[in-house]
Amino acid sequence: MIPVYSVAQVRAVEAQEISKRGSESLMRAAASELAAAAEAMLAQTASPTDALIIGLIGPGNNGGDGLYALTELAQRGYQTLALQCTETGHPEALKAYASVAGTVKSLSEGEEALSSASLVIDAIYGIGYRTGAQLPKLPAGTRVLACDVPSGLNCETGSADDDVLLAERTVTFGAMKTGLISQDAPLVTGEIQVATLDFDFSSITPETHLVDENSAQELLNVHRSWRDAGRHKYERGVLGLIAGSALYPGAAQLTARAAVACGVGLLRTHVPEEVQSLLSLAAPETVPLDDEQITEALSLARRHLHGRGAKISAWAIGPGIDSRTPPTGVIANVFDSRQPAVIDASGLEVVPTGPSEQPRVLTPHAKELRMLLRRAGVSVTTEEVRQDPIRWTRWVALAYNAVVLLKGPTSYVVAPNGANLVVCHAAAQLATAGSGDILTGILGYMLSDSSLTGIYGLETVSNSRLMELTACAAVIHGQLGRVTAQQGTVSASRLIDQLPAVMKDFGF
Ligand SMILES: NC(=O)C1=CN([C@@H]2O[C@H](COP(=O)(O)OP(=O)(O)OC[C@H]3O[C@@H](n4cnc5c(N)ncnc54)[C@H](O)[C@@H]3O)[C@@H](O)[C@H]2O)[C@@H](O)CC1
Repeated sequence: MIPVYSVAQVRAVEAQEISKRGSESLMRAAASELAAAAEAMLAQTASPTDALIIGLIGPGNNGGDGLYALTELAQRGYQTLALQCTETGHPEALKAYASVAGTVKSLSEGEEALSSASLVIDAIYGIGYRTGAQLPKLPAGTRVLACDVPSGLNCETGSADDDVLLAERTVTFGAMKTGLISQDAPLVTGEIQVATLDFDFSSITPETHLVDENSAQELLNVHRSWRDAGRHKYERGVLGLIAGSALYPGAAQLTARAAVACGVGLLRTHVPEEVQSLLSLAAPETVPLDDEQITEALSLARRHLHGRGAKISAWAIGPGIDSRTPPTGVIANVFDSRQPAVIDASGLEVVPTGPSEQPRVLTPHAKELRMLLRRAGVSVTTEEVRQDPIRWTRWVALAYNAVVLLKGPTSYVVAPNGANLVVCHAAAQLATAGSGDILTGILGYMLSDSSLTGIYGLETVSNSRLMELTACAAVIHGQLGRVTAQQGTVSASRLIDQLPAVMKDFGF
C-alpha cells in the first residue's frame, strides 16, 4: 500500500532534506526524475532530434524543477523551449537553462509553438498553488507531463480549477500527497509516478494509504489460503442475496450475474416472485432461497459460520429493494447473525446503528452517506462530505459499527476504529447505472469465499481484513471500468462480460 501524506507533512520532510542535502541538489534530483519520465513518454513516438519538448515555467521552485529538467533534456539532444508563464522565475534555474539551450521566451512570444510540441512539461505551479491563477489553454491533444502537481490543482484538497492543465502523467516528488487522490484529482493527474528522492518519512504517520492494483494483488496474496484446492461448493462459499423488487428488477440480476462471473461457489437468492423468474433466466446458476430456508441457514450459522455445516456463508443485501416495502423481518434476522454481509442501496436504509456482532460492509455513495449520517443524528451538506470524506465516512463507520466504503472516483474505506484506505481508480466510465450493483456482487463473492475471509469454524473475519478485502473489491471494480472502456462504451452488462478476465488478472 502506498503511504499518503499531507502537503504540510511533505513540506516538513522537505525542509529537513534541504538542510541535509541543499536546495539545488534536491531540485536537480527532482528534475532528473522528470526528465527521465519525459523521455519514457516519448520513447515510442519520437527520437530526440525529432522531438520538441516545451516547458511551461512558473515563478517558484516548481518552475525551477521544470527548467533543470529541460536543461538535462537539451543536453541529451532534444529540442527544447522554455516558456515563462509569469513575470518572475527561479533565477539559478533560468541561468542554468540559458547556458545550455538559449534564452527563455515569454508565453506570449512562444505560444504558437505549443501546437507542434511533442510533449509539454507543466511546471507552472506545484504544491505552492493557490486557486485563482489564469492558466494557458493548450491545443487539443497536447501530451502533458505534470511536474509534481498539475497546475490548477490544489494539492491540499484535490479541488481543480476549470482551466487546470490535464496531465497524461504526473511525476510527484517526495511522496504521494492527499490532494493528488482527492476530489477532482483522479480525473486530472493521469498516471501518477512517485519519485521519493530518498526522503525520510520514517518518523511521520501517513494520513492514509492508497491501494492500487499492485497493492491489491499483494493484499489478496496475503489473505488467500492454500485451503482453496479441491473444495466442495459449500466449502468454497455460498452467497445469500436479498435483493430486487418489481420496481427495480434489474439490480438483483446484475449483482447475481456479477457474483456468478466472479466464480462464487453457489448463489442463493431471496427476491420477490416476479423477479425470480427473470433472475433464473439471467443467471441460471442461482438457487432460490425462501424465508424458512433463511431461518434454517441462520440457525445453522450459530454452529458453523462457513462450510458444509452452513447453508450460507455471507450475505449481500439491498440492490433493487423497493425502500417502501423492504423485507425487514428477514433482513433483521440476517443483521443479527455473525456472518459477513455487504449492504448497499435500500439495504442502507434499514441497517441498524449501534453495536453489532456481524462483520458488515456498507457501500454508500455520497448521497447515501448523508442519509446514513442523518439516521445517526448528524446533518451535513454534500459539500462538507466532499471537503472531508474520510472524516464523515469515519462517523458512519463508528455509528453503525461497520466497515464503510464511500464510493466515487476516489473511494474511501474506513473501519470503525478509524483506520482507513483509499482507492483511486479514476474510471469515470463506472458512473453508469448498475455499476454499484456489480461491486456488491464482487464484494459479496469475496466475503463468501473462506479462502479470502479465513472463516473455517466459528471465528469470524476481523474489521481490518474486511477493510482490506473491501479495498481490493473496489480496485477490481475500478480496473473493470478501465478494461471495459478500452473496448468501447461502458454499460453494466458489458462490465460483467469483462469480469472473469479481470478477476483472472487478480489471481482468481
Ligand atoms: N516538496 C518537495 O518535496 C520538493 C519540492 N520541489 C518543488 O517545489 C515545488 C514547490 O515550490 P514553491 O513552494 O516555490 O511553490 P510553487 O512552485 O508551486 O509556486 C509558488 C509560487 O506561485 C505563486 N502562486 C501560487 N498560486 C498563485 C496564483 N493563484 N496566482 C499567482 N501566483 C500564484 C506563489 O506566490 C509563489 O510565488 C514543488 O511543487 C516541487 O515542484 C522540488 O524541487 C524538490 C522536492
